[in-house]
Amino acid sequence: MKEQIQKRLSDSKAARWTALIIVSFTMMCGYFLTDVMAPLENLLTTKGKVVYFTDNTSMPADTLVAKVALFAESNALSSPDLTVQKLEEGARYQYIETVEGKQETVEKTISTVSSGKGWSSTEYGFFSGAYGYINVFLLMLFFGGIILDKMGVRFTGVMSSGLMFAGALIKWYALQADFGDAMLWGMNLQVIIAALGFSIFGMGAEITGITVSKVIVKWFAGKELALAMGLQVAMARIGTALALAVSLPVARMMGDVSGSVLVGAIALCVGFISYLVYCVMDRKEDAAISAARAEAGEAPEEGFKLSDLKLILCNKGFWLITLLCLMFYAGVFPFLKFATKLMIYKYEVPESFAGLIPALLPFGTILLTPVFGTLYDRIGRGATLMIIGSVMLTTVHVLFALPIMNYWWFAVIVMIVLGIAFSLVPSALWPSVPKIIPMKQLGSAYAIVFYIQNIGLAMVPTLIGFVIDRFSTQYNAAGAITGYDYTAPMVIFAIFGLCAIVIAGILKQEDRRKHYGLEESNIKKK
Ligand SMILES: N[C@@H](Cc1c[nH]cn1)C(=O)NCC(=O)O
Repeated sequence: MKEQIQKRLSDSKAARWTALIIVSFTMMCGYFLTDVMAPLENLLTTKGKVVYFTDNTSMPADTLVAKVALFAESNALSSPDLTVQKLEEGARYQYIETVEGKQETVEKTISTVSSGKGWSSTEYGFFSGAYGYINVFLLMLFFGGIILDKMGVRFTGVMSSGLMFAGALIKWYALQADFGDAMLWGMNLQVIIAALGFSIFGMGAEITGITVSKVIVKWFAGKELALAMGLQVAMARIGTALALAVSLPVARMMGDVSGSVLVGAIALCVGFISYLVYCVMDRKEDAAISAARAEAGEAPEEGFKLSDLKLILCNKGFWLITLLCLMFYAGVFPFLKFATKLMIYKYEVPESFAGLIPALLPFGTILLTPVFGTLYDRIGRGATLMIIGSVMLTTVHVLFALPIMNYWWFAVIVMIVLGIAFSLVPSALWPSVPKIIPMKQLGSAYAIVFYIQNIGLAMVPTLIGFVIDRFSTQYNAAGAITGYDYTAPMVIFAIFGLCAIVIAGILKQEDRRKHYGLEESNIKKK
């Protein structure tokens, strides 16, 4: 065989790993913004200002004012430090609190004060699901896949990372502006505009996601494909983990939830620039591919045709992977949007720390996803890994649903198990798609998988927000919210897990019949 003189850039280890890091960074910034609002659910759904104390407890300012007034009245206090309602850093307040059945006078010092937005849980759910609305209802993800296969990764990536940035700016504008009591479609105008921004961002994020998957297959096919995909997912998870861990501290520091979104928008601007840098590498890689083809006398690769869609849509293995993706991710990403408040009300974790427990989930996956990716590269067993991950997901949601073990350390253990499941399934699922669908249809194939997945990402938060408002919220006689019972929403999440187990089982059977190679290793022996 004639030796190829013109080497591809992707043949250089350094070059292909550099390309991976650059595109993964853009994606990481996208993941940061995707989940930046999750730890702020309690703040968003509280009316008026929220006061955070130096002992890491917090309460709505109105409640504090009422408690302090009552205390001052019953003790005939006049000390301004303790009674004047100046809500600012360093102010000290005394009031009566019931501690273990006994009434005690407590003294608290304010650490920070942030503005709540007074959204209902339904509004918060609607807003969280907005990520998928344009993708699903305007079929934009579907068209995004076709644009990707027709126009290539450079055009599509620049367009989509630009859309992420634009969407983030709209979301930030909506959150920092005051719309008063203006309403639209029965919801606060602020919620609608923030949701519009989040939808545009979501369209950009998903198209960037399929573009980055195609970039990785382009540079790593026949090499360390699952490891590369695992590392990309790991970097993305750093974005999610950072969002869950730092969002509330940033919002507290800046006095408003919009501060965290602004930080995300700035990161996305840097992510956009980094994708432009990747485009330079991609151009060189394409030039080397064309030169190598010309040298070997091969015709240029045939472009994508619309008729190729039929081949994808008629493939049973493809549909099983797609449905598994829908069910598994419906049990994870939407859950993350509500997990912080679950920690506050079911496990009684102070709000200041509550975001840290869900943040354990992506943190664990940062290490584990590449580990399981390497495992899949070397020993295979992709379908089995997906079954195990789905069983773990279901077990976790059942444990969260049960009214037992309401201790913070138990929530931590369960969250770590969820982290393992959240590493197992993605590290096997995404590299399995190229085993079923050829490269030239891959952009469209990933787009269809993401499209169906987005139906879950759009509808499930909306459904859960409604269920929380309707079935989980507990009120006192005066109509004020006293707590939440998370049984119903967690049972819904567990049902998604059950469906994932069944689908993963059928996929394994289908693989045995059709020999997709899901149980085989990815690295080709030379
Ligand atoms: N299509 C994305 C969805 C998503 C959610 N948040 C950010 N992106 C996806 O599934 N990516 C793969 C993954 O495992 O994160």
